[in-house]
Amino acid sequence: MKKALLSVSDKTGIVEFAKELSALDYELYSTGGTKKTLEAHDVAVKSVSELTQFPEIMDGRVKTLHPHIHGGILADRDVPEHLEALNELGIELIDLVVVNLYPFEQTVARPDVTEEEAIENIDIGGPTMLRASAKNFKHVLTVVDPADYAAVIDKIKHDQADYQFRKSLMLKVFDHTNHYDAAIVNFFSNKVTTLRYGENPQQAARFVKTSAAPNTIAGARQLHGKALSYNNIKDADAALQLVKQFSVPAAVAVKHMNPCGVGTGETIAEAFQHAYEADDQSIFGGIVSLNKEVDKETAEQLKAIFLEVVIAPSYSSEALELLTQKKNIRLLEVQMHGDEETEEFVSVSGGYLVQDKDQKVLSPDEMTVVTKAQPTAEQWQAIELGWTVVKSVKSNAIVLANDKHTVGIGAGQMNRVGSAKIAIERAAAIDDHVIMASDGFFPMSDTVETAALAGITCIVQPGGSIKDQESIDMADKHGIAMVMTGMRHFKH
Ligand SMILES: NC(=O)c1ncn([C@@H]2O[C@H](COP(=O)(O)O)[C@@H](O)[C@H]2O)c1NC=O
Repeated sequence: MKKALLSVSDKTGIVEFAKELSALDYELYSTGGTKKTLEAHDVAVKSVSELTQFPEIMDGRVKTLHPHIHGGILADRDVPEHLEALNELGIELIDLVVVNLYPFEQTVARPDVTEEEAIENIDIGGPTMLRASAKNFKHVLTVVDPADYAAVIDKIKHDQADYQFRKSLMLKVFDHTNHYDAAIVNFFSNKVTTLRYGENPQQAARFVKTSAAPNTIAGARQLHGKALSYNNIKDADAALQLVKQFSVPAAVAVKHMNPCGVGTGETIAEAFQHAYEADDQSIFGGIVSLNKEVDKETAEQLKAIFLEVVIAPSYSSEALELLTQKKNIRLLEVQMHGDEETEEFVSVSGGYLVQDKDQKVLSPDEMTVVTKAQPTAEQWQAIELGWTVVKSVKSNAIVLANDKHTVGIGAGQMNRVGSAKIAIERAAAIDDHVIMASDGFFPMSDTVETAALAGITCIVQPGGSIKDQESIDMADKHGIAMVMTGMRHFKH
């Protein structure tokens, strides 16, 4: 009589499957829980202890780890010495192995999981049987997936459990144990964090970390607040990347992956005040990054508004005391210096794209004035600020800025003049201190004209359009100073 060993954590479909196997004249053996389930449904089944002559010990840590099980699975039926060895030792052949594993992944997906629970859910006996029977797939059928029960019965019934079918079951096993082991590595190395959900609640999500560097979001130290959400992580990274570009004290507020206010100052408190004034409406519920230690004064300002996340290299003890009074704010400590990853990835169907990060920072002496009017000294400072920010805004990007902060930001429009109109509309006031920065060239002169009508007197843009001259003429007509950088900063 053929023997089948059934040891499953997921008991779905096991009773029906076992009944079919019995009907096909298989003698069934099971571990404790599986045996109980089968007996509760009147399936005749024996304990694996009858094969091992050994009880299950240590809360199930050892139940099938025994030569009487593994000899019976691993014997190569084509090698007479193998069969002789079994015969001498009284080991019987096992022809079919049905195993699915302790639910490690489901266990560690629980936010309150303890390390002990995770450890107890590392299955040892199950993968050992799976690997043994899959290795001997020419002689032993291995079923790891309850979804295959019906097909296995069908194949056995019709005598069609041939080499190809057995091999397909074998591949499924090694794929499964491979995935299972990877989940263990990921959990214990903290490389993968399961998130509550993705961009929206209906999307499952996880954070796969490739670095633990303290100058990255993955390596950030969370000092306070709830776990970061998927959107928090993305926005926090956008805010971090931009604030790192400044050497002077700077503050960046981000909403939905775009900066909504960026400010610089003599102190970090002044920088934040400027970022806040840049757009005191959009910052609500935003993510704020600061490139210097948060002091008490800054903390008081931060505390006064609702923010999801604050990112800074450090916090004074008074600042921490103030900010931790807010239950819903998340505080991250991230270093602003150190090596940067030089490449970035984005997935597309069927693959992913890799590119160098857009890290080149241009200084004013690398830019060319192409108009009769020249930028003032103050406008040059505004150009530096605006040009730094525009790199971090989704294309088509238009940034209005003075030497202290952004004034209006137009992001992600499908035509450039549309972004310019939004930036202008968001600006509280436009005076001679305000410059316009554009991440791409002007395909025609309409954006320059829109800028002129809004009172803008200085523009910085890459140049490179075949119609550059029309834009320059339009700038000259309105007395606008135009600077070309020769470098564009699209961000899709
Ligand atoms: N330790 C062992 O010898 C062992 N043998 C089988 N298992 C696992 O025990 C589970 C089934 O247990 P039960 O039939 O008691 O519900 C299966 O997920 C199986 O993979 C074991 N458990 C863990 O390693």
